[in-house]
Amino acid sequence: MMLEEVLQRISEQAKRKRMSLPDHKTKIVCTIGPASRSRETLSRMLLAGMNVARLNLSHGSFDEHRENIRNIRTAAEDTGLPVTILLDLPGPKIRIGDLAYEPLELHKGETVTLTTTPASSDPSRIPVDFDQFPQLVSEGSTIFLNDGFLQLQVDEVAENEVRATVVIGGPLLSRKGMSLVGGGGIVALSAVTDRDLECIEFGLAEGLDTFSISFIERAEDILKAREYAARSGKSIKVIAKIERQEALANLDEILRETDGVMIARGDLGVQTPIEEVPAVQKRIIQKANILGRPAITATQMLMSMTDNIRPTRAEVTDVANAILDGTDAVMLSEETSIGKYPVETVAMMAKIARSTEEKRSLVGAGCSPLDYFRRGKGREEITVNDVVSLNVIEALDALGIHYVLTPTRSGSTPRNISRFKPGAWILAFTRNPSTFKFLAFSYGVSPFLIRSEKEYWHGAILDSIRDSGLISPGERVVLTEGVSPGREGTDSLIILTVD
Ligand SMILES: Nc1ncnc2c1ncn2[C@@H]1O[C@H](COP(=O)(O)OP(=O)(O)O)[C@@H](O)[C@H]1O
Ligand SMILES: C=C(OP(=O)(O)O)C(=O)O
Ligand SMILES: [K+]
Ligand SMILES: [Mg+2]
Repeated sequence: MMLEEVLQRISEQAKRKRMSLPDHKTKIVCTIGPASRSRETLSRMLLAGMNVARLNLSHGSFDEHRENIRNIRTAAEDTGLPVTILLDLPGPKIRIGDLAYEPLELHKGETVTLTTTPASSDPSRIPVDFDQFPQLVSEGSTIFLNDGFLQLQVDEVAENEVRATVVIGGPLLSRKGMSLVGGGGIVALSAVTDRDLECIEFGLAEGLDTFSISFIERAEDILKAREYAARSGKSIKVIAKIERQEALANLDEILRETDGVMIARGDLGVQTPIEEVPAVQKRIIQKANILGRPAITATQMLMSMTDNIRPTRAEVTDVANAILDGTDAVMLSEETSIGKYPVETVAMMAKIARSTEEKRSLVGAGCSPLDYFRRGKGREEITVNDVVSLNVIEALDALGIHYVLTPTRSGSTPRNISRFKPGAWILAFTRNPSTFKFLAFSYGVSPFLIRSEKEYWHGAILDSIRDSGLISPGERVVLTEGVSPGREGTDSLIILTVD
């Protein structure tokens, strides 16, 4: 069905007040900005599946956001669909100020001046909204802008300005965030700043009660926000944005205190090693699920749709994987706030969600090969080799063993162990060059080409391992058996200690 037909159908159903449930269960949070703040676009986004409208108070004035709130509420009335408004607090992050012209194109190698004095019309001077910024950097410091998409290196620091060379260029927009190497760029204030308290007051006055706290450090930050609201006799709902190292260290206490959690992958990916983001996402979602706190996975989910009508396969897969991880909600940022296709992006998100949810039981948790065998499925077809590989996994787990030694002709024994993705290395010994080459594709398998039939004997394998120095004496290993001359297939395992 075409987008317009879908929107039409939902709109008619909602207007006739017929009870109809959305066709996706994953909640969709959309950041509202210049590209989406009109009543018309907001209505279309609601029809396409938006559940929560997020206003990022780091951008725009209270007047602008007041109007956004009015438009969002009107759109909900117009479509007959529910909406929740989430106010995202700025937090203690240093940002650049308003640029005279935007986007400001920064080119590799050119010099720019970051200034804490009010902006001039000189486009090479970038205003910074924090007076003490020059004290935070020194010659040679690296500055990341816009979640690390742009990179500068500091050449010179003066009282009110910092001169820097562009290392990675690109377009820069007003009020983009700044991060300093080593996790800086967050002012050493409480995560809930005076400005944040003003924002809470603004929200409460607008009849809103749901706030996301940026750069939260510890549970106390949430209490500070709650206590502030309590002074006006109000109770608020808090989403803790996990986007810095300290929050990861204090994750358990934060999760206990918060109403919901956001994996704020944009800042998290500059404040902590970017390669750790996927595992951190899974860990936060799992902990939040255990406590029954809703989790929002945020940032760059369908990023390329900011400019293109179709997402990349990697992005579609990212959304699906977050859902399979157990996220409650997925979030859109640039895609809907400044993107060219806000409605299409929401519709795409909804489509991915529906499809992934339908297939969860086939591809989600509990669907690994190990689960398959342990549930006893396909028992009629189970082979001796399957049983041996399962026993290898049991032995590795139970005894904390780090290496499996597998003599193999076809490669099936190491592959059958590898399918369970054990933590141990699988060292495979084969005479067959083709088997040796093809084992390059298997997870955790390190193949060795041996020269003669007698090297298949486990005594010979142990000798070569001992000589290689790969495994230290005293280390316990699992060795599979059966390839030895005169025997076919792997039918046993032995556990021994390298001497
Ligand atoms: N109310 C707004 N007015 C103007 N631009 C906005 C607004 N909200 C968001 N944006 C733009 O969308 C981008 C992505 O939104 P978001 O991820 O919430 O911001 P950020 O990473 O800057 O905190 C922002 O950096 C900004 O360029
Ligand atoms: C959601 C995030 O926060 P913000 O967009 O406000 O920087 C993030 O950093 O991923
Ligand atoms: K924010
Ligand atoms: Mg952030």
